[in-house]
Formats: sequence, structure tokens, C-alpha cells
Amino acid sequence: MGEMQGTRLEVDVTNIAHGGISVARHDGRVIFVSDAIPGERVLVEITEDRKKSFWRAETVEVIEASPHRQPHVWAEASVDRAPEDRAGGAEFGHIEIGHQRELKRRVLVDSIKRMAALDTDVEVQPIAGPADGTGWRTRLRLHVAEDGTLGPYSSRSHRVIPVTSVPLAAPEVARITPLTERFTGSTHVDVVAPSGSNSFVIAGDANAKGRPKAQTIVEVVGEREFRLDVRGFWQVHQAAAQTLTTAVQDAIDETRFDPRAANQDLYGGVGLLAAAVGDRFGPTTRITTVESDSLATDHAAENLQEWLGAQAITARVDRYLQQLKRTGVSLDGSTVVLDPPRAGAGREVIDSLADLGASQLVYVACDPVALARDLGFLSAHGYRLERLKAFDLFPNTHHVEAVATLVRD
Ligand SMILES: C[S@@+](CC[C@H](N)C(=O)[O-])C[C@H]1O[C@@H](n2cnc3c(N)ncnc32)[C@H](O)[C@@H]1O
Repeated sequence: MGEMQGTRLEVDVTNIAHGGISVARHDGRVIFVSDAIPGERVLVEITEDRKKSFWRAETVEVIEASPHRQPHVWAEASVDRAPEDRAGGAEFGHIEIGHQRELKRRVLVDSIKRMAALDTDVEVQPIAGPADGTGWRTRLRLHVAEDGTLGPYSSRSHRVIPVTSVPLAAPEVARITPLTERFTGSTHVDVVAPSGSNSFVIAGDANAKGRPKAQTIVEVVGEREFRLDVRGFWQVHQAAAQTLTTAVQDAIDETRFDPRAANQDLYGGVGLLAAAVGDRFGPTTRITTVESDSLATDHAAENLQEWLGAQAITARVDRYLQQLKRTGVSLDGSTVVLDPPRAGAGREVIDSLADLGASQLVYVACDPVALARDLGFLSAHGYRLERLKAFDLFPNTHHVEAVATLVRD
């Protein structure tokens, strides 16, 4: 192994894989190819050949283009550039937006089939914003190069790529992003444009010890205000919080919802989805939001104070559920909303939810493979996938958000 690195080959691209990578074959071996589209014939350069079962490669020339290929929405990420000079973070920007959604649909449906043995289909729905999928990021992190210049990492490494534009950024973020300034003593710069308070440009140092000083900002969703720390988690697309609020409200099967049961909002952040549940079923609805970041939980308590039945707890979800089991609490009759980070909830959390007897789960997922794995665990516990929706919360990237309802009779 190792002798193929740098070799150029012409290959036919046949499929799409998780992570925004296309699949080609050469002499029976799978090659994962970046910046291609299924149906294309491309010239690739092998970048990794250590594994026996697959290689990785970069597209260096498109020989027969897909009808879905478009000029990249970010010229600085285009296949016209040398692979190492392509800006990262917009790996689907060369694909026409409707076809991006079709590829995301395929990855989601195929993952669920393969990992959970479930046949399902779903439409990846566009959400509010420019039709070409630009102008949506209300949060942007750029990195500082050794010479102090600012830019995204390259799509394949941690090399900083100087850029003159950030087309996925919301207009306010793009306006204040200091692309021409030089930074010393910082490793990265965050740009945040909240919907309900001033925008920030914050230089940070990943090697600094301790937590940076807290700074509260406000996000507005419909008529509601949410307070949170400027560095805390918030949905990135400017229409995402409203989209997920409505999606979670719609996903709950009313006939199975008991406002007096021990309802849960797990991985709750500052309480966005607990508020969605409270807004649908009324202020006396019992719901506990659980989050590991204590600053976020403090904000959640404040954001949910008008809901009499709401409480916010700082805990890791796995430990919190173990504690419920130890103390004999039952989730029988309860609805559990869970919105874990990319790694998903995992077997231990799913086993605990099943043991505790949760009746209805609304699983909000930002990673199709983690969702599919967890759906497999849930099926084994007798949960049935009742409803699946998907939303294009991250246009021009490979990411997709799904909202699944699971019930157990
Ligand atoms: C995808 S975010 C969802 C937040 C919230 N539902 C929202 O939409 O704003 C996931 C949240 O889970 C938290 N988190 C990550 N791992 C956790 C764990 N093991 N236990 C509890 N919370 C966790 C993160 O801090 C983050 O706030």
C-alpha cells in the first residue's frame, strides 16, 4: 500500500455516500471521490490508498459532467482550483440545489434501510431563504493562519484558505466578517449575528485555559425570545429554529400525548424544543429539559419560566436516565423529544429510554447514519417509525436534518 498515492485515473461515479462523498469503482475496489456527482466520468487523483477495501481520491477534472453540475456557489471552493486550495464547508455547492436534496434523501433512506432494515421514503424539504441555498449562516467560524490572515480550512486539511467572500453567510454575517484583517494571538474568529441583539466578531484562542467570559444574546422565534450565551449552541440557519419548532409540534401524535406525564426534552440547549411543546399543549404541560452545559441550562430555566410545568436540569443525558431508573421513575405515557449532537443518542441512551417505558419519541437528528443506527436499536425495543420528515437546514453542504416520530404500543 502507498504506491498509488498521486496516481491519476478516469472513473465512473456511480453513487453517493455519507459525508458528501461520491462512490466510484476501479478494478472492483471502491474509491470515495470528492467534488464529483453520481453519473459523472471524472479524472481523479488518489490521495489515500492504505486501506485494503477502499481508496480516497480528489476530482481533478470533470470529463463527462452531470446535468446537475453548476458553477460552484463559492468560486474559492471550485473544482477548477487545485484540490488543496479549495475552501471547505460547501461540499455540495457544485450541485444544482434540487439535486442536492435528492442526494440527501438517498443517503437518509439508504442508511435507514441498511442499518435499521426499514423501508421508508422522505422528501428533503427546502426551508425559507434564497433559492440557491446561500445567505443562511448566522454563525461562522474562520481560522487564523500563521501570517495572521483569516479564512476557512481547506476542504481536506487544517490549512487556512484565504477567501474574498463567504456566500453561505447571512448578509449581516458577510457584512461584518473581517476577511482583510490580520489577527495575532488568536486561533479562530467567530462571527455571530443573532436575530434579537447586536452582532459580534469574537477572536478566540483554542489553546487558552478556562471558559471565556459569558455574554448573553437574544434569538427571536416567532413571538418568543430566547436568551443564550454568544458561544452557546443555537441552530445555524436563520430559519432553522422556526422550522424545527413547527416540525416538532407537528411530529407529536396528539392522541398519545399526556400533558401530565414526565415529558422530556433531552439535549435541550436553551429550551427551544421544550418551548415548542409548551406552546402546542399549554403552559401547564410537564416537561423537563436536560442539557450538559450549565450555562445553557441557566438560560433554559429563564427562557421557560412562563411554562409552569417546565424545569431545566444540567446533566449528561445518559447519567440522567440512569438516575431515573435508580429512583424508580417511569416514563410510561410520556413523550420524549431528543435532539442529540452529531454522534446521535447511542445504544445506552436508547436502552434506557426503552427500559423507562417512554411511549412516544420525537428524534431530531443532524446525522442520517447516527439516526439510522439508533432507529435500529429502537426497532429492537419494539418502537415503530410512525413519521419521518427531513429539512434542508444546511444547503450547499451534505448535511441534512431529520425529525422522526417513534411510538410503542
Ligand atoms: C443539537 S444541539 C440541540 C439543542 C436544542 N435542542 C436546540 O435545538 O437548540 C445538542 C445539545 O446537546 C448538548 N449535549 C451534548 N452532549 C450531551 C449529553 N451527553 N448530555 C446532555 N446534553 C448534551 C449540547 O451542549 C447541545 O446543546
